[in-house]
Amino acid sequence: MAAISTLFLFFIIFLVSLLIILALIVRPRSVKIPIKSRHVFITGGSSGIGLALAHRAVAEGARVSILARSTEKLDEARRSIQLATCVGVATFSADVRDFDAVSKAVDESGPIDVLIVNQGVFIGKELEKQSHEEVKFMIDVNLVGSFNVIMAALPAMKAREGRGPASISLVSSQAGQAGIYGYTAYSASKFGLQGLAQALQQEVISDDIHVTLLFPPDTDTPGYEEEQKKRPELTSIIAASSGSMKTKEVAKICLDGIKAGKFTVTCHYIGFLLSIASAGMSPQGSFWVAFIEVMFGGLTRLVSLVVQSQWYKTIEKWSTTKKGIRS
Ligand SMILES: NC(=O)C1=CN([C@@H]2O[C@H](COP(=O)(O)OP(=O)(O)OC[C@H]3O[C@@H](n4cnc5c(N)ncnc54)[C@H](OP(=O)(O)O)[C@@H]3O)[C@@H](O)[C@H]2O)C=CC1
Ligand SMILES: CCCCCCCCCCCCCCCC(=O)[C@@H](N)CO
Repeated sequence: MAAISTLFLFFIIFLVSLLIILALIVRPRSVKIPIKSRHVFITGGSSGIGLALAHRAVAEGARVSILARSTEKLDEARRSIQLATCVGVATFSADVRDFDAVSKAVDESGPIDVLIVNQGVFIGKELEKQSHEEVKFMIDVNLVGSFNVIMAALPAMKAREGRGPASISLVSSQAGQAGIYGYTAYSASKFGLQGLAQALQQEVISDDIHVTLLFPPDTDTPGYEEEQKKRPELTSIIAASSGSMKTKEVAKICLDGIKAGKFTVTCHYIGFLLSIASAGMSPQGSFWVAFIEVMFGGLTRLVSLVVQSQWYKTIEKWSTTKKGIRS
């Protein structure tokens, strides 16, 4: 009995020491990013998650600018925000693939406090059915386009003085944490954002700029509605492991995560598990989450192996049925 209590005591001492050590070492330290009365610039802000983020940011008292290609969709977005909040937003029509056009828009909009790089395109297809143009399109808009936006905004963000902590956030996807059937190019473009964000955070931390990566699951946006009509059934089956969410809900979680200065933002418990399983060299500002990563890293790896085995079973079943149909 005495041995068991001693063992238990040692275990408690171990847990408390681990928590204290983590509280001392986690970097970069979390800071609160204010939104009220600050300039929030959202790319892809005319539809879906970006538009919902714009609605929320305006409702919380921010000065909001949105950028996208279609002027019609931008006008429609401006009208809907005006109607809901009685506040206007500035709109900029530019393609993120065109650095000069993005630069012009960013300069016109004025110094940015919170940059949300959200634009994204997705064409789910097996690679052998995908054209080179489609692959290049996704990499160019999702990854190179994100570089263009950040490179256009960074000089003025760094030069801002006495304006408080700033934020650069990037909308990735759960398909940017795990490679998913049908998403070779899309996953590659989103995995790229992880490297960009980790390296960038080290470069801008001295300027009090905080990088956030957002990882939504399937979300019921106009873009997703279109995608669903065409993507391979296996993609939908595998993506269903994580369910789907409402755009407004996702936008709320994302904006709250940005305001809390988190590096990684997930949208529900499966997303959280996925972030623990794929933590790697990701910065971590919360000692509580770091504690979970250390204590449960192995266990979540086991869960991820079980999930993978389900996915491969489904793929096997599909390919045998298909072969059966062909012969
Ligand atoms: N919906 C989902 O299931 C999920 C989405 N995501 C990610 O969230 C982000 C938003 O997606 P979602 O809201 O669904 O997308 P939507 O298709 O609904 O909206 C995309 C937005 O991006 C803009 N956009 C697209 N291409 C460009 C471009 N070349 N230059 C400038 N703006 C552009 C669009 O406007 P326009 O066409 O006029 O340029 C639009 O405003 C994307 O990065 C996506 O990958 C992540 C996980 C799940
Ligand atoms: C510990 C392990 C837990 C494992 C659970 C893993 C579940 C992963 C599911 C991935 C779903 C991908 C959704 C892509 C959404 C998206 O970006 C498209 N709709 C395009 O917009």
